[in-house]
Amino acid sequence: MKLYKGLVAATVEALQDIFVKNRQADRVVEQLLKSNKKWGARDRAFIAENVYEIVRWWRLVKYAAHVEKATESEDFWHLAGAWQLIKPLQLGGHEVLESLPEWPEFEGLNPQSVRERYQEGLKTRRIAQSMPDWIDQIGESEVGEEWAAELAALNKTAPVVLRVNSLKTDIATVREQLGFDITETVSGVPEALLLKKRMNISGLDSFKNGFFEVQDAGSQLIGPYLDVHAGMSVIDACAGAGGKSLHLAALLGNTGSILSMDIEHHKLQELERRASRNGVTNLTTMLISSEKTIAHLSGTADRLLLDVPCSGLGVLRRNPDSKWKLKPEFLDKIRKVQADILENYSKMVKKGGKMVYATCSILPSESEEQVRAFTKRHKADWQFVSEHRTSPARDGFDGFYMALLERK
Ligand SMILES: C[S@@+](CC[C@H](N)C(=O)[O-])C[C@H]1O[C@@H](n2cnc3c(N)ncnc32)[C@H](O)[C@@H]1O
Repeated sequence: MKLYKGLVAATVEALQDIFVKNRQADRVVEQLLKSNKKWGARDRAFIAENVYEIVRWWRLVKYAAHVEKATESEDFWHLAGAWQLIKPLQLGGHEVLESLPEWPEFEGLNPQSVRERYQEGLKTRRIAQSMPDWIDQIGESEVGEEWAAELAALNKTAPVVLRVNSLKTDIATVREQLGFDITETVSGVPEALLLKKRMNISGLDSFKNGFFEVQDAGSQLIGPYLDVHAGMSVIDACAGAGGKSLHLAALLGNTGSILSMDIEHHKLQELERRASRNGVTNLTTMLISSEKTIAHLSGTADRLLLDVPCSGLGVLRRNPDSKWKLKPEFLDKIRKVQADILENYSKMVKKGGKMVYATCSILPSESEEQVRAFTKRHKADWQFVSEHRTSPARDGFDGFYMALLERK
């Protein structure tokens, strides 16, 4: 395998943006690829894959390269070089590199020592699975026996899953358009199609026409969990850019109403663009600007979705950089926000109505325990109905939690 200096330099630049300038990995890669139109498909794949995999295996790569703290450009070159040496061992399916090109940037990086330290690193779980100590500790204490398997699964590359938009088309038509050989249905998730080959989805006419959205199979179980029926008034109170609002609109067949709310205006703007592409006609958006916004809607919803902000520890496959950016203080803060949202927003549900509380975290303290504490406080007016967890290790989906509650 020949290494091209320009591509390794671009990988180094992206890593510096992510770890020094603290920028989000997906944005960095997207921008880098956009601003270098001359790169071909192979170059793009090299950069995207290498950046994501180095971010995913950051602690292990640092250990192998003997880089304690990456701050200087030289550190990042050494990390990019070390990754090329250990990649075939770590991922398989890549040609083994006996030595690195004789570039001045790789000076002082000894392939033999990198491979030895890599093998050494594999003996300690936190290094081998490339996880900060504090997350590994919390995972072990909260998730217990299953943590080791979940941890390993959270380090796999996530599959691309589509949700076929039933407002516009059906699974068979989309499979015909994309190819039966590269799409696969997903057991238990009726509108999901798994892509067996990576492709530029946003460039496809079928995407531009709103025939499908990208949405993990686990996430696609949350809309149906809310038990919506035609004509209902539904509130999605933490709607973000609307992955689940759009699904709910399709489940309602564009009947009734969906009110999609969030505290971030730009997300709601993106949601509106997506709703229009999806042919959604029963949805309005509302910015939450103060507690009054919620208070005004008291007792108005047949169904309420609370897809609350969380640590994102269930979706590390897709956002590997978040394990390095997440801080214990944030986890404490976000648990408080979750409890407040549950407490205050639940008032929007009518008597006899239902609510789903959902997270993309595999930690019970953000999920099951929040729901237990809420139902304990509200025995008189809320009934716990059921809960469900998706597991990266067990079913290959992202790690979501969903609980259904009914207002008495
Ligand atoms: C897990 S994300 C939602 C993802 C979205 N439902 C989807 O399916 O694409 C959580 C959202 O909650 C929003 N949020 C954070 N604090 C909030 C609050 N106090 N009230 C409402 N939304 C909030 C965030 O801006 C974020 O968009």
